[in-house]
Amino acid sequence: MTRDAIRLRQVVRRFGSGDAAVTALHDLTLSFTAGTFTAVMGPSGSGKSTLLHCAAGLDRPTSGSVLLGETDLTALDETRLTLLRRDRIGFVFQSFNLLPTLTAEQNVALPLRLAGRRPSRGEVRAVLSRVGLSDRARHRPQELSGGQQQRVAIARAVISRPEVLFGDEPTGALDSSTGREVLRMLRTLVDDGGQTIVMVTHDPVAAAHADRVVFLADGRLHGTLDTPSASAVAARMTRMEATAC
Ligand SMILES: Nc1ncnc2c1ncn2[C@@H]1O[C@H](COP(=O)(O)OP(=O)(O)OP(=O)(O)O)[C@@H](O)[C@H]1O
Repeated sequence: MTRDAIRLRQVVRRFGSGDAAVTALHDLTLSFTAGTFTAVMGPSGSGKSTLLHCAAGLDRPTSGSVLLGETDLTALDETRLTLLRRDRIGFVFQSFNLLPTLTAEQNVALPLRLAGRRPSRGEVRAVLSRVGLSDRARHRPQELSGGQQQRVAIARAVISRPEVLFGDEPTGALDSSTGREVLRMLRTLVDDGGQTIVMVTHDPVAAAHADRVVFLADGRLHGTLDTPSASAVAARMTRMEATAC
């Protein structure tokens, strides 16, 4: 039986007011099944980052609701939303955002320490091992390649066992072969660990690692593609961009 990890219901996100108002998301209703990998694609300005930020509790919709499991994020005050993000959501960005003075294992342990827990070395090493970095635990970010830094950032995002891991172009700063390594690792987190992943990407090859692609255009859902191939995603994007011109 499938279960939804995240549900967006009639989400509207408007920025600004009057003549300068922009509606980034129009009445968007969409859900993400637990234990699956979804890529979000669409032309520039179509609302991908806004969708991700609203779904992850980093931004609030103007109207509509966002449910993480049974919790309505839009009903939470700032304190509860901060705690929910800390305990139930993981986020990785294009820039790895690691603390340069901390080693890989200290960076990975940080979210648990901030939550008042003292993680055991074994716990931290186990997560580093899941991302293939057991032998880099004592290295600082500057001593690691871009792909290794992103894997540390992913280990840091999943150490608290979040219900959903969000990625905003997590391979956007990596060369294609390093990016593919990171994508294969994300795939393994889904296949072996049951992780739910939602990732924004511009890259059809990256999207082909997902179970499903969700296409956005002008802040509206513009179809989905299951078990996508890179060529099918690229063809769909070309059609969407041609329509937008
Ligand atoms: N803080 C903001 N203030 C005003 N307008 C905003 C703000 N954030 C986003 N927008 C607008 O909302 C729309 C959607 O932006 P968003 O960043 O979600 O698109 P995107 O699909 O992620 O774009 P890209 O692929 O270029 O990163 C755009 O028209 C953008 O200019």
